[in-house]
Amino acid sequence: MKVAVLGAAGGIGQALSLLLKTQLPAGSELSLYDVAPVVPGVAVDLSHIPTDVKVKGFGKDDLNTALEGCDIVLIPAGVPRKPGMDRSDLFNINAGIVRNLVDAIADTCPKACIGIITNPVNTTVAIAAEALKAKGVYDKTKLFGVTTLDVIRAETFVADLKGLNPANVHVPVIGGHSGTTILPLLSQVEGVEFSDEEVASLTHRIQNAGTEVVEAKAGGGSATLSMGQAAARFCLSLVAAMRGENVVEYTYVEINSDDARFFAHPVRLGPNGVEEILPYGKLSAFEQKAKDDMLGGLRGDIQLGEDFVNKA
Ligand SMILES: NC(=O)c1ccc[n+]([C@@H]2O[C@H](COP(=O)([O-])OP(=O)(O)OC[C@H]3O[C@@H](n4cnc5c(N)ncnc54)[C@H](O)[C@@H]3O)[C@@H](O)[C@H]2O)c1
Ligand SMILES: O=C(O)C[C@H](O)C(=O)O
Repeated sequence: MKVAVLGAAGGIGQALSLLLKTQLPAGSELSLYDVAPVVPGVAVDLSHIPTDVKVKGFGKDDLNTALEGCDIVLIPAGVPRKPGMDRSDLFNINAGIVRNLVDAIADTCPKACIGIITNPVNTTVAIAAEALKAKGVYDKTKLFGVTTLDVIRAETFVADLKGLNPANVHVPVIGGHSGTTILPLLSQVEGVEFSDEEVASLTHRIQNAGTEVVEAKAGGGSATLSMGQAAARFCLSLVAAMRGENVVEYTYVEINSDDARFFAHPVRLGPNGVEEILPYGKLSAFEQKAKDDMLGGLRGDIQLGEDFVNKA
């Protein structure tokens, strides 16, 4: 199994690479790419950890070499938010970064599964899809927006509120990855009852958890450590599925429904990526209204990404 992390010298990239170095199956290879000159050093540093995972670092001009033979490519390359910014404010810089990296994936490892972390995810996944399509290699079963951070946050916040072990709490989170497009389905959390006030305040906290971190870091970036954990969980689930295990994760994928072209659903992963997109089940009246209210915004975010590639 060969996994590439593009943007590996950044806050997420380094945390994620550490977790993959220590948790990928024996015999795996980890390919670390970044435009920052420190990236070979990050790879050397990780290579001293005694696991059977080979790590190599690749600088600015070696993207294609970094991508050769990759099964999975994770993309956290790009700029993070500062206080006062929305994720959509990152579009101007990050759209081009994602487009260029995905073009290289299309040329070098077109069959790889791609996990997009770079914000705004609602839009960058659409950019990736259209860029792959323009190269004639788009396969919707291999492109994922990584929304696992919303799930692990929701599980943590519910466990905190109800005094439970977070390891035993499972919270579905559907939709997109910004503001109200993040839709936790608290009505489906097994064995836990919430008052209407708890549903409203928990939903708001889960939707604004990224901003909570951005403000706490006071200009020093956004979530990196929890995102490293979330992306590692997603990648390891994909690896397990590729090796024949039955794994379901919530992730932002292209769907066939009226909601929006891309929508986070429970997805059964398999040897080739998406095995089956599962239904997200019955929504409460609160969740149905929240979904109806946010769909226009999510569709607009997706359109922006499609236009970035097709009207350039
Ligand atoms: N999906 C999510 O849930 C989620 C969560 C947190 C952050 N993010 C997003 O992830 C992105 C990265 O966040 P971060 O905190 O790691 O930022 P960071 O600034 O710490 O790291 C970004 C890295 O990307 C590198 N980079 C920039 N352009 C590149 C290119 N063309 N090719 C390769 N590498 C390039 C930089 O050199 C840097 O090392 C941001 O867009 C952020 O908003 C997403
Ligand atoms: O909030 C951000 O800008 C980063 C990320 O999307 C998050 O949810 O933490």
